[in-house]
Amino acid sequence: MNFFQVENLTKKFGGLTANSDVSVNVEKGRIVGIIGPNGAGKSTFFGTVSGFYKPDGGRILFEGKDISGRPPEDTCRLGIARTFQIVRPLSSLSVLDNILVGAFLRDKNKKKAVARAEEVLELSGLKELRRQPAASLTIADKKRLELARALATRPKLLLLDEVMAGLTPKETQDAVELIKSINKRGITLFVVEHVMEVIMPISDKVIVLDGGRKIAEGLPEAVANDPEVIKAYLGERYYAAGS
Ligand SMILES: Nc1ncnc2c1ncn2[C@@H]1O[C@H](COP(=O)(O)OP(=O)(O)OP(=O)(O)O)[C@@H](O)[C@H]1O
Repeated sequence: MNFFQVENLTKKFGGLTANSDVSVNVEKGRIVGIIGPNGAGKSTFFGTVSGFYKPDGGRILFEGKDISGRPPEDTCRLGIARTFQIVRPLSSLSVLDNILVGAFLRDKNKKKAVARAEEVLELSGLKELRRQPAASLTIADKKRLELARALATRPKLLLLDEVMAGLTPKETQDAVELIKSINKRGITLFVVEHVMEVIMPISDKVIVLDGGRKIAEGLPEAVANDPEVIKAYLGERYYAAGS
């Protein structure tokens, strides 16, 4: 049984086809990067596979179940969580309470939800900030909180939408370490990112979208040197670590 499989996914917004016939297969425990120029359809892909948008064609299979068109609360319960490119913490709530919101989605039992929130506070490095209102956090910590909230739902598959955009090099490095430690706990990750030097070294596989279509898929180094990918990035060339 495939862990996560997307077959010929198509999503349209009126006359615009944001995802066209996209097929992807993800093995359990991997980190898969999704890259592509602005407007390539990366966020739409996340939105559709997590149930925020209904697909216009194709199928989404998670652990053997067809979850196409299921709403986000269903996909979340099944074990798929996502972050948003634009972070939306509940500003007046504390860091801990924001994480608890995620934990309660998974577990209505207060004791269990609090225990999960504590675990996530520790893992995400937000322990010291637990009582701070979310509104007072830096961008980097807001992104960390967004990730923590998704983690609190105990996902099997976590979709990260540009969690490193706008961070300093040090903050980016911290975020990379956090992603790696989440993956080490057995969580499969799908990571959309513009910062290619960051995504290439941590991904087991990279998928490239352009104009809504998948134009390449493979090992980071092969993808970075693929002529069609280079063309999509208007001649910019990115190299995987070690090349
Ligand atoms: N809710 C929506 N309604 C209408 N059009 C949309 C909607 N969301 C995205 N689009 C359009 O679909 C296309 C793909 O957008 P999407 O945000 O998925 O791309 P992206 O690869 O995530 O881009 P970026 O890197 O800039 O975030 C774009 O042309 C965008 O304008």
